Order: sequence, then structure tokens, then C-alpha cells
Amino acid sequence: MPSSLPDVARQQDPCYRPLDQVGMSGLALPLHLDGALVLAKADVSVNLGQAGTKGIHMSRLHLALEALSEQLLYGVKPLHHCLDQCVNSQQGSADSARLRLAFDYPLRRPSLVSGHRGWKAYPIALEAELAKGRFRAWLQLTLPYSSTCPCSAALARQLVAADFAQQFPGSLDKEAVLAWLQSPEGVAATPHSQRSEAQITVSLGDNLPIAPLIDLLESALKTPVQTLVKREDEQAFARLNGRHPLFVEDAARTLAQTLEQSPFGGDFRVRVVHKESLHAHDAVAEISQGLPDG
Ligand SMILES: Nc1nc2c(ncn2[C@@H]2O[C@H](COP(=O)(O)OP(=O)(O)OP(=O)(O)O)[C@@H](O)[C@H]2O)c(=O)[nH]1
Repeated sequence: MPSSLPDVARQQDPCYRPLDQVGMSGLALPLHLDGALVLAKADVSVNLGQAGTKGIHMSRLHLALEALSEQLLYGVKPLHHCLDQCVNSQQGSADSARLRLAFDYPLRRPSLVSGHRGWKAYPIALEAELAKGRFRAWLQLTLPYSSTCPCSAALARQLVAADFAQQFPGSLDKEAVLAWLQSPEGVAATPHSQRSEAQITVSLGDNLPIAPLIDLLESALKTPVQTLVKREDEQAFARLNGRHPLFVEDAARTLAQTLEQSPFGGDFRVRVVHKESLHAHDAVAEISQGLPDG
């Protein structure tokens, strides 16, 4: 860099106090993640621990991110190396760095029974910090799923049973029952169900198990939102919702137990949000182990 150029960021003055974090936010960064090319929004920063220094070498953080985008991310090591570069590039004025990479992770999901499949994008964030030599990383992911209210399901069944008894006293003519059930006045009640979200944070070891974690948690929830649906798939989905109704308490406990019993079971935080079709508000629940509440 020609030394003739003014370098305002390097000005020294006793009035310049240390800063907790200085860096860049919202930088567009393509990432190569185990077979998927994603476009991330990157936030990166270092602390400015040296009093009397005006600014950091901002471009050097950018250079570290550019180097990260050229690597294959099969684990968290490249994140550690990137943060190392950010700290070391500041010539002793920084001893910690933070990184957040937020992106949509595409996965092709099979239909329930029809043999088709469709893409789904999962909101993911990778967070990492290097603080005085200690590296830690976390994976945040959001899983959309369907939740059918267990109480509403029981109330609906009671109504349908009562209508049945009234409609078909004594005999049970199967054909007649089916015709009635398919008629507009046949199904007197359906439980309320709604789009719901599981917001999961897990601490990471060396690996970056995004797809395996999604598979594990979706199979635990039983009713993830679907991609390509034929009528046979929709009927199978109706059966799954009927068989596995979920309060927010059930969803939070199921996900926490699944994480505890899995290889990913380090520190975690589970927050579930049911965007209730019964209310104008959401039902929420949270459980965490080793991580601060959200
Ligand atoms: N520290 C800092 N730099 C900023 C800010 N906004 C823009 N920049 C610019 O970031 C550019 C790159 O910063 P540097 O890394 O210092 O660039 P450089 O000095 O040419 O490169 P090095 O010699 O490697 O430091 C400079 O032109 C700064 O003016 C800011 O808010 N803080």
C-alpha cells in the first residue's frame, strides 16, 4: 500500500478509548458447505482493545472472509482459522473476534408416500467466537412444522362421536357412515392446527452436522412441513397430525430429549413457537442446557 496515502484509521490519540467490537455487518459471502453453495450474510468483528488507537484495519477482516469463501466448509476449522486471521491481522490491537454467517440451507425432502421429492430452504446461522485463544462455535437452525392441538383434537373427537351416535343409533352401516363423514355436515369438528417453528441452537464440536441434525429433529417432531404433496401424501400427513398432536410443551420436551440422546447433545437451546390458528397470539416454550436463555 503506497505510504503516501493518508491513513486516518491509524491515528493515535489518548482520547480514543477501547471498543468492544468493531467490524462489518451484512457482507454478502458465498460459502461452500458439504455439497451446497449458499449465499450468506456475514457479520465479522474484532475488539479494539488498544486505547489511543482510532480504528482497526477493516480491509483485513474482509480479506479473512474472502479466504473463508474459497474453502470447503466440512467442519468448523475454517471458521477458527478465519477468526485467528482477523485477530492476528490487527497487529496486537485485538484479542477477540466474532463471526456470524446467516444463510438458507437447501435440502431436497422426500414426499411421505408418493415417491416424489421437493426442495426446502432451512434458515441457518453459524456463530463463532475466538476470545483470548478460546474458540467456540454454535449452529442455529429453524425448523417449520405442523402442530395440531391435542386438546382441540380431543374436543373435536367428542363432538364427532356424539354426532355419530345421534346419526346412526344402534346399527353401524359402514357405507352410510363413510358417506356421512364425506358430506359437509358429516365432520362436525376439526382440531385447530398451525404452522409452527422450532428455533434450535446447539454448540458445535469439530463437525458441521447440518443435514443430520435436521433429519434427526424432523423425525422427532413427526410433522415437518412438506414439500411436494400428492393427495396420498396429504392423507398420510393428516394421519400423522391425528396420531401426533403437539402442545408447545410436548414439542419443546421432545426436541430437548432428542438432542440429549444424540451425538449433538452438547449445550443446546430449544425454542418452539406455535402460530396458533385459535388465537391472535403465539404459544411458545423454551428449554436450554448450558446455553443462556434466548
Ligand atoms: N477502521 C475503520 N475503517 C473504515 C471505516 N469505514 C471505512 N473504512 C475504510 O476501510 C478501508 C480499509 O481499511 P484498512 O484495512 O485500514 O485499509 P488499508 O490501510 O489500505 O490496508 P492495510 O494497510 O492492510 O491496513 C480504509 O479506506 C478505511 O477508511 C470505519 O468505520 N472504521
